[in-house]
Parts: sequence; structure tokens; C-alpha cells
Amino acid sequence: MSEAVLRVKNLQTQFKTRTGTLKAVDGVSFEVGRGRILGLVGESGSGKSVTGYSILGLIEAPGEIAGGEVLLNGRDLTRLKGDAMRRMRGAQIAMVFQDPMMTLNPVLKIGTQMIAAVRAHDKVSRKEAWTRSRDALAKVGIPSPEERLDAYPHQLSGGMRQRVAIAIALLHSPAVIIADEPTTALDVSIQGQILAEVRRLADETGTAFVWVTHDLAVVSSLADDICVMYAGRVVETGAAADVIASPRHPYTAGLLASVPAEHEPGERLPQVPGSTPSLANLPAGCAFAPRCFKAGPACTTTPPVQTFADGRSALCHYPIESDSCQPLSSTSTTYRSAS
Ligand SMILES: Nc1ncnc2c1ncn2[C@@H]1O[C@H](COP(=O)(O)OP(=O)(O)OP(=O)(O)O)[C@@H](O)[C@H]1O
Repeated sequence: MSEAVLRVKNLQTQFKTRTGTLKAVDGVSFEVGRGRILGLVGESGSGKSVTGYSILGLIEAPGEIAGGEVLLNGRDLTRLKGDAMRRMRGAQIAMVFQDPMMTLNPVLKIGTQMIAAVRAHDKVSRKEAWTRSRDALAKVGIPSPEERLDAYPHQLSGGMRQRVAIAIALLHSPAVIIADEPTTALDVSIQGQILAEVRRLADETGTAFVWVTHDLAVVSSLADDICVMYAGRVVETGAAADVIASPRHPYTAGLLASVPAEHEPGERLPQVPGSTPSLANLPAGCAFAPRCFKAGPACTTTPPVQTFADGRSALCHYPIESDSCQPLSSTSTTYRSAS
């Protein structure tokens, strides 16, 4: 078990709207260890992206972080303002978006952009910044990196552009990269290659990844640990292989059951029966109860976090138990991942 570089504790992010305050992230906690990959999964609207943006301090009005901590190597990022947070972003924590053009400027050559990105945080010569940029492209498996540095983004394929975005995120060897569905738009074989590179990079560089995805096929091939979100809350965490083999939370079981046998990475995940609730109008108690095959009388009250001997946790009154692994304890407060 590696030391946690990122600890998210009881994070609460809300949006003030005309219909009231939406708790998009409601008490989310997890940890990611050095060189580990945490898959943050859930249906559309479950709060995955808002969690990622909150970690990076990218929530803007009418949104706000209303509580909790984001500890990067022990330093609380939620307390950093303006320049202090900007210095942190890119250098110690970086983001990769679904669309690489969120990172890349279409009218500048890749090399120009990467050299500027290096020198934004390190006062090195242009020549050294060029060398570091070339090495970063090589590290993510881009062939002929010198030539790519001389190209404009539109001269590269979608997969190559996403590799460049990952290379830029890696330029300063950050402790953590938050990746928001970065391979969703790519075709399956390219996606597979990039996931393999990311796994290798995490192992070799020690950078930890939070990989936001709706796609359980991606998580099963990439992640060490899983954090499943529903209606702004973490409903299950654990080692990825364990969660996929035997989910404890009925929602996770539903997500897994809805993955067709022939599911291809990148396909939209079919929905669990029923529809996701509006955050403005959540049922009392367990938000998943109206869709849950195990719902019972207790579900009108707030579910407890049940922890199991294998390090797993589920936010549920009636978790799916196995003979070998009954719940150890039940608490209504802290939620820890197995990372
Ligand atoms: N700027 C905003 N103003 C109001 N509500 C917002 C805003 N941004 C996000 N939300 C709400 O926060 C909730 C969580 O959104 P989020 O984008 O994190 O979900 P997600 O799990 O990443 O879904 P997807 O996979 O579709 O991106 C949603 O109900 C969304 O409508």
C-alpha cells in the first residue's frame, strides 16, 4: 500500500441556482497513492467532473467549495487563492481534458506551446525547454517527436493530440494528474494504446492519476482502485479488481450488469433501470433507493458507510454481502478508499 499523495476529505461543492442550492459534490472523500490510478466512475451527472474541477480549484461562480479539504502532499489546496493555486496547477497537479483542444492552442506549433509550458514554472533556456518537450513527447509514445514539435495541432490525429496533452500534463512531473474522460472520444485501439502508456507512466514516474470515466471497461483495464459516485456522493470504494468481481453496493452491481458482454471501451454505458434523480429534488435517505433492487424500510434514512475486511466500503443499509466478507463496521461519517 503506497503513501497517499492526494487526500480528498469530505469535499462539498455546490451551485446556487434559481431553484435552490445544488449539492453536486456532497461529502466526497478518497485517497490516491503515489503511482496509483483511481477510477472515478458513475453515470452522467453523478458529480465526477465537478469533483475533478474542485480538486484543481477550477470551480467558478455560481459554484463554490462549501467545505472539506483537498490535501496534496499534506497541503490543503482549497485554501490557496489566485497565484498560489496557479503556481500549483501545471507544476504539482495537472489536468487532462476529454478534448485536447482545451489544452492546445490551434494557432501555435506544439513546440511553441510546450516550451512556454515548461518555462511557465521553470526558468530554463529555450533550448533546454525544447529538449524537455521532445523527451516528454517520446515518453508518451509519440514517434519522431522532433517533427511533432514543429507541427500545428490540426496536423496531428485525435489520438496524437491527446498524447500531446498528456505529455504537457507530465512536463513538470506532477504528483497528481486529474484526467476527465480523456480517451472517450478516441477509437478503441488508440484508446487501448493510450491506457497502456498511462499505466506505464504511473508505474515509472510515480505520478498518481484520478481517471474520471463513465466507462467500467476502461476502469477495469487501467485502475488500481475505484470510487463509485451517485448523486454527488461516493457510494462504493475498493480495489478495482474486487469491486468489479463482486460489487457491494447495488448501484455498482447495476452499472456492472448494464455493461453488455460485447461492450467496447468508449461506448456510452447503458443506464441502470430508472433515471438519475435531480439534485434539486433528492429523495430523503438513500438517493439510490427508488432504483434499487435491495431497497428496504431503512432506506428512508441516511445510509451508513459499511466497511469490509477486504478494505472495501459501501454507503448502504443493505450492501451485497458475501459469505467470506461480512461488514466489519458501520459509520455515518468518514469514507476511505482502499488506495
Ligand atoms: N455550472 C453549473 N451550474 C449548475 N449546476 C452544475 C454546474 N456544473 C455542474 N452542475 C451540476 O452538477 C452535477 C454534477 O455534474 P458533473 O459534470 O460533475 O457530472 P459527471 O458525473 O461528470 O457527468 P458527465 O459524465 O455527464 O460529465 C450535475 O447535476 C450538473 O448539472
